[in-house]
Amino acid sequence: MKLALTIAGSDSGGGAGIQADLKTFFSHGVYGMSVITSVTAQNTLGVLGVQNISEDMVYLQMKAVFEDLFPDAVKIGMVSTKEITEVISKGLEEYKPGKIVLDPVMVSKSAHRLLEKEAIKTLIEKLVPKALIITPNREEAEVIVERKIQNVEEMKKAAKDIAKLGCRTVLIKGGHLEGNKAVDVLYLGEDNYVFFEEEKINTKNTHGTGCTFSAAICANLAKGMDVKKAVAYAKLYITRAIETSEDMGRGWGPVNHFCIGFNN
Ligand SMILES: Nc1ncnc2c1ncn2[C@@H]1O[C@H](COP(=O)(O)OP(=O)(O)OP(=O)(O)O)[C@@H](O)[C@H]1O
Ligand SMILES: Cc1ncc(COP(=O)(O)O)c(N)n1
Repeated sequence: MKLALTIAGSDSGGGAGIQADLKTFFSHGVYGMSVITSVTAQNTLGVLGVQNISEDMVYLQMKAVFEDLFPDAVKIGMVSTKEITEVISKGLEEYKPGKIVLDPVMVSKSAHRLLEKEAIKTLIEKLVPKALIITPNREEAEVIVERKIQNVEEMKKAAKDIAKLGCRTVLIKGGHLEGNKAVDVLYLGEDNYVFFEEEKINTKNTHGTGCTFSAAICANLAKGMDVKKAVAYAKLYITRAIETSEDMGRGWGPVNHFCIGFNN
């Protein structure tokens, strides 16, 4: 069995964060582990509160996992503060996992800030260069490149610029672009781009789509797929998970993790 680790925040409502990641790992037949950075009191309507875990405890969770259950791939989601970002970076430098998926979570779908403004620079300097793949949505990519991104051409340019920050590949998700298509742009280096295009599904059940997508990429990398294949299979998973979602709660509902069946 392959092992995957998520370093992320907890979502009490179960739709995003650690909970979405572990469900995704399970449905891919991969053994899931967690390092919790922050506990959010959250449901489909919004975030009621956030309590960060101490840096020492974040480090100890990493130590506990890496010294006994070394993961085949790691996913990083909500890191919350500059200090937590720094300690994660220190742990990664010490244990050197081979494959890191960085989902630079900044703001929740319900518009609650999940990454302090002061932590953005640290995330860019310390975590981006360690990532095999970074998976920003359009707004996150805009923050990283410090300019607006309005179409696929601009997504391509931004992906190339983000790669220059030191990560090897970049996936900019276009779920939030205007229009009836969801286009994601994967940049694999030099002039090598792959486009993933799907009709936008008309649903409010998109809480945790980014978490689920990056966790599926992580699970596929843990299984030994290359980045292109890992993203292609993860895209099938997230599309199906959105398509087959059931309405739950009164806000942004979760996606369905029973969509494909065990072992993908
Ligand atoms: N309504 C939709 N229909 C089809 N695909 C979608 C839809 N919304 C998002 N996606 C796809 O889901 C994946 C996650 O994209 P999204 O842009 O929602 O990420 P995100 O904003 O990081 O998510 P989150 O807000 O959960 O962190 C992408 O492949 C995107 O194209
Ligand atoms: C703990 C945690 N991590 C990530 C997200 C982003 O997900 P979304 O943008 O769908 O709200 C979240 N809401 N909560």
